[in-house]
Amino acid sequence: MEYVVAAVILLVVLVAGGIGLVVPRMRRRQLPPAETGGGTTTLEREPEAPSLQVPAEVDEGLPPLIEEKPAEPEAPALDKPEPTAGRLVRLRARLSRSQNIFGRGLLSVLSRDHLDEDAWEEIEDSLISADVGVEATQVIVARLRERVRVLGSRTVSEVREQLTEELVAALDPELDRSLKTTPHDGRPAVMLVVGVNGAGKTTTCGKIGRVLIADGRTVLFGAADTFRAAAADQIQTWGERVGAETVRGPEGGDPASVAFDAVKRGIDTGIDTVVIDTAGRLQNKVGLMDELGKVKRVVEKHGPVDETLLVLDATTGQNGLEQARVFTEVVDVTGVVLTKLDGTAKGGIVIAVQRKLGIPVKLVGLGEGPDDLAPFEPAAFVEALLGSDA
Ligand SMILES: Nc1nc2c(ncn2[C@@H]2O[C@H](COP(=O)(O)OP(=O)(O)OP(=O)(O)O)[C@@H](O)[C@H]2O)c(=O)[nH]1
Repeated sequence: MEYVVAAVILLVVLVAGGIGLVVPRMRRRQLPPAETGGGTTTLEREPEAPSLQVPAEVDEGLPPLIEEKPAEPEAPALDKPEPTAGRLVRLRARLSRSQNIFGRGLLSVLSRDHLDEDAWEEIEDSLISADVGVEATQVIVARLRERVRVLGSRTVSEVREQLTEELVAALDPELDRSLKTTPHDGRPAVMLVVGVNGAGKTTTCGKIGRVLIADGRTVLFGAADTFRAAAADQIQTWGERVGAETVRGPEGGDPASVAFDAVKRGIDTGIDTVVIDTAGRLQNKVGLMDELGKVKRVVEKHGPVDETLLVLDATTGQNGLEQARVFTEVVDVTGVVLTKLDGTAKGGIVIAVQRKLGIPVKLVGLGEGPDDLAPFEPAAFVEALLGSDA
């Protein structure tokens, strides 16, 4: 009996002890997790892994936990310059608008029944006022008079046709007007662009770059106009639009060194043509003209310059010719770009320029737009000069 009592007591004790051990554990499990901060320094604490699983209902409106990689900025679309072939014909309206008075004046004289001395004088005056130049006008009119006399030309269209032929002949259509832009073995072709202030050099460099790129060449600009920071920005903007790099130097820096670096870069990167813009300068500033000579000499350490283009503003008329002459002495100009022909009724200046300088007009500027530059074609030009109804 005693054994039974002892066994019951033992059992009760064991059961009570078991309950005492189990209940606190269960309670502890229901408690919120203990603060982990106490006792652990911030440095020692394991960083909490960010919860990537956000319940659907809270997800809305919250920024994503993992930020999406920003898309690579898209390269700006490059301009597609107009093809160069036939540009003069397309831009003809620009030219004939400003030449109308000239064409109409000639038409009214040519339509007279009889071309007397007064009529010939009027024809001469028309040509001179269109800036053809006195000397060239006299030659053209003398030849035309002779043809009219010998051939007995009667109708306006006959005389007009003969005048057209004489004007074209005065423009020396056989001259080589191609731009020398073909690269040499391992070296780009180099083009130097010179002229007085505001003639349109920087704009012309940009337009030429576009022409070359349209024709499938690679181009690099040298911003050797270090006087005017805006000029370097200007040419760089032209380049960015068509995908041409620009090499520039510090403002007021040595233009010869910028030009040298530009050609060097062109060689290193295998460019076809390097176009170098220079600062505008007046032909009577000896120091500046010497500087231009130096630019050319320094560039030629890499090899000869292929093309030296003189940019002339057609609206300056005969006055521009003296400026032009000095440039030809300093840098051996190989071609003329006559700009702003859209803004003058004196397109005859092309004839005067070629006669006076003995250098072919290779390009004409017919507006401020990026593609308003055309290869010069004597016949198309004379047609535009005389107007369709002359
Ligand atoms: N209408 C017309 N404007 C032109 C033509 N070519 C250039 N221009 C304008 O002439 C102005 C002068 O052009 P720029 O290219 O800055 O002249 P620049 O010779 O480089 O000037 P500098 O560096 O100061 O000597 C600009 O407003 C051009 O848009 C053209 O063929 N027709």
